[in-house]
Amino acid sequence: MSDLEEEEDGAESVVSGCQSMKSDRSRDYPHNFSKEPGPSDTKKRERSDVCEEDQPSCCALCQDVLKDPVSTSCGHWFCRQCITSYWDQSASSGDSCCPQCGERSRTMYVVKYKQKISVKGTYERVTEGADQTGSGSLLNRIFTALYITDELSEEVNTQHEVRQLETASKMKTLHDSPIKCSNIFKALPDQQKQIRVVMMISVAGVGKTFSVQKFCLDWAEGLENQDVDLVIPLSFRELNLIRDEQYSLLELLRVFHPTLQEVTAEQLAGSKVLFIFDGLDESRLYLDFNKRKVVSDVTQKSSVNVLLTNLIQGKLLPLALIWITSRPAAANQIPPACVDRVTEVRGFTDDQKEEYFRKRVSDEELSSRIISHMETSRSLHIMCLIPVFCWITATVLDHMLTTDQRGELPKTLTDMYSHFLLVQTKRKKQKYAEGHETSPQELTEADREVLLKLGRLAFEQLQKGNIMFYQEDLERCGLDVTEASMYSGVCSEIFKRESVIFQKTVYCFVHLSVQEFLAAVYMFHCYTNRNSEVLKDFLGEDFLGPDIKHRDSNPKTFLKKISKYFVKKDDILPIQDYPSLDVFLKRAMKKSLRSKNGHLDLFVRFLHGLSLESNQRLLGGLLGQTDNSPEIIQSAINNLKKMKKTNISTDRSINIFHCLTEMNDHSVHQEIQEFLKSDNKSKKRLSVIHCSALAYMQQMSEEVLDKLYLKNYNTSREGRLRLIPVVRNCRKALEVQILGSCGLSEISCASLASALTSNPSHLRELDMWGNRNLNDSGVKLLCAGLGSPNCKLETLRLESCGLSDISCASLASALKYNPSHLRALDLGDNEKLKDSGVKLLCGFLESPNCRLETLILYNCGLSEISCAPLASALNSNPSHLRELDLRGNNLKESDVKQLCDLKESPDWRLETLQWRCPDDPERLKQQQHL
Ligand SMILES: Nc1ncnc2c1ncn2[C@@H]1O[C@H](COP(=O)(O)OP(=O)(O)OP(=O)(O)O)[C@@H](O)[C@H]1O
Repeated sequence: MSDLEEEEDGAESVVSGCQSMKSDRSRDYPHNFSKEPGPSDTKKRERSDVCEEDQPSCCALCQDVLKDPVSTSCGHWFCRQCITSYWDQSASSGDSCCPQCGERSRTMYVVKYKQKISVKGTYERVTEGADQTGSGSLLNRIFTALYITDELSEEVNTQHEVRQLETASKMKTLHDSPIKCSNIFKALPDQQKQIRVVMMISVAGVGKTFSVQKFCLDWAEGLENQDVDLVIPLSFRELNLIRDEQYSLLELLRVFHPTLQEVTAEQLAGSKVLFIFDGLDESRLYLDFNKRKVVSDVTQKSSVNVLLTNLIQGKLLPLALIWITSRPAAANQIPPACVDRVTEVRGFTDDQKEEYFRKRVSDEELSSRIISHMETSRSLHIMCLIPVFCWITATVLDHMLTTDQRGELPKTLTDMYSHFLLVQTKRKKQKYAEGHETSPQELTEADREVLLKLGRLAFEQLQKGNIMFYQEDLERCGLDVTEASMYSGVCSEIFKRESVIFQKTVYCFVHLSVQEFLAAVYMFHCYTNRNSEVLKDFLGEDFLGPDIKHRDSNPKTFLKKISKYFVKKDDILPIQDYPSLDVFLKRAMKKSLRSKNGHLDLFVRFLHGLSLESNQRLLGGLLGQTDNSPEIIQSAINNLKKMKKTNISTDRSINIFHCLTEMNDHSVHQEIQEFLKSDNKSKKRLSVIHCSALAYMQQMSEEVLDKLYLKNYNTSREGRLRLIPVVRNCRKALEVQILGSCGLSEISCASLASALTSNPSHLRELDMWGNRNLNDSGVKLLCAGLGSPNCKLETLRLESCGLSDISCASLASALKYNPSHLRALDLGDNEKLKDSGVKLLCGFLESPNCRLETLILYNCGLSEISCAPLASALNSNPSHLRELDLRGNNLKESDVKQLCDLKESPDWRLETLQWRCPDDPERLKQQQHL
């Protein structure tokens, strides 16, 4: 354990005597040095005494002169090297006895030492995917550095994660502040406050758990963060299993980390401990931060969720560091006020992708072929941002390129996942020596059966939004545990530990995308096998489709017709009424677009990919037979191109374009490439799918836009809405973005808000004039962006947007948090705003950081009541308002005069006050100081 020799601070203070007392950190985190626990200052004195008086000159082990002396809690002295190797050798017995007197040592040094051995043992090797039976790989050999940023790139949202990848893949063009994982608790040079709670966020499979493991291993090997005395990793998966039992924190630690059996309450309180809670998204605990119950003693029993909230809030072990990892959707369970730093794991940059494959595949030529194939396919290259997808790609391509398989290498996601399934099946056959070496195309009947059961499990749980399942769930789908574990490459047993509380085994797919793929396979199979019960369940009333629902105007015959869907015993529809493949795909697409969080987006992408002959051939019989003639496929492609659906998130509509890619249709992509090269862009009429493709391609483009005038695009209203995601790629600062009169709805506002929150946000001017459907709810969504510290918006035009005082409340509270950038606010022609709205708005105007110079409130239904709050805002310290437009309101000259007469402070800066109707030639201009 050479690592222990390099220890400073904590261990050193235990082992090397007086000099450790000088360490800065030991001032912050007093140690407990001696045999009996007690207040740290007494102990320090005790140890100093030993230091000076009792330290012998020889090591009790080597009998030589003491080198780098270490004392055990019983007071015997050894060379650090000697005692370390002694304990290393006896580590298997689990005891750290003093070699001289046999007494069990209870110093923090021993606790730390044992914890390091245990952590190293746990994390040195990793089993990827679900190679549970193998010994796994050395983490240090395969670990590739990840790109981690010090802040979130987008607001933490609850939308589907795969969609966020595409924009994230442009990471190298952004000006983020990358951070090394080992530094996440270190404050930046200009930061004063101590970083105590860190939240690390990323989408599935990007490497949160791997990062935790590497952090722990580096600590255990003495390479990083040696100022931390104890690193205590705990996963929410494990914590879930505790359910309702009451534990004290000390007991809880002992349950999960038997090596901490001997740690005392005082030692814990006096040490620098880092708790790592991995996978908040998997938590089934209810973390209620409003609950008043305070637990400040590590021996006090309580429920796990109460212990956790107290730890996070710093009421329990206030010196402890806390690291929580989570997928984005679950991160908001922790109030932002409790978190000192939010980091985001973005995955691999292009260079890191390459490094990954080079590390993974030792044959240089092979790794080069894999890399160049990945680079030729746009969708694969993007997906390789996610490490787990690199793993899938490496597994598939390595296999295909080394087993002399003919045929094209997979280019689309559906292709890649189909091959992945075959490779895993083949591996299983080899492992369990089933029959002869078969070609991967040959799925046996038994394989098909198990894969379909897994598909059913995947689909049913996907619909419920579950990513983890128990044995009962498997059994409900007809799977027994042995079957599932034989497919361990696909469905892994992810948790099995022998302990009283760990009786329950938890299963999940190696990655959410694998679950989505298997779910699509199952659904496709149900479609081809006319399993109308499942289809009906999935598509609901869409199953019948508008063509069947409305075909008959006579209610009697219509009822008779639909009755057969519900009463047929074998649940097989008559051929003439069963939807053709193109119709089925269209209905599935619509269903996915209706889902609020996009949990079916990738599923429906796979469903489209599976309809191709090439993939059906590959999966040999798993999908079943259906009419996928070129005409039907063309019709499905046309449906995608024509698909219109207002009221869906503008980001989500890009998924329609991805489905085209999965169907190998590149026509839209090519057309947009030509459009981008053409000179007269406003002449070309763009269809909705063109707009989705354009939005996607602009988002991905290295070239950043200066402005986006939605009205300049020759397209429909829906087309314009689909272009909104481009806002995020307007990265050159200071230029104007105009979004006017495009029928923006609430949903588009969420997209705009995310552009305002992105870091860095370059949106400076936002003009939403004339979007009458925007309403207060739209402004409320927009305000999520306005309040963000990243938002640098200077001009906001919300004229004629149907707003009331509710919007003023949202604006005032958002802008209060981030008031310093906005210079002009146009709320004109919102008649429902009224005096109550102005009163609310003045709360923001009076905020000391408010820099607003122009405020437009014409035609807002105001009366003289508004004059008083406005006057108070104009007198506030310091007011920056130079221009106020109050035309078209119910104001008399005397009211305005009164407003100006209220001028009482030198902070009054108003230069222009307009209050008469626009057509009134006689305008009153009141110069300040007049
Ligand atoms: N830094 C890395 N180097 C090499 N491979 C990695 C790295 N990070 C992740 N991987 C690969 O990706 C897989 C998934 O990573 P990990 O389990 O850490 O993701 P995660 O973000 O915790 O996902 P989830 O949210 O699903 O728990 C790993 O099993 C490994 O194959």
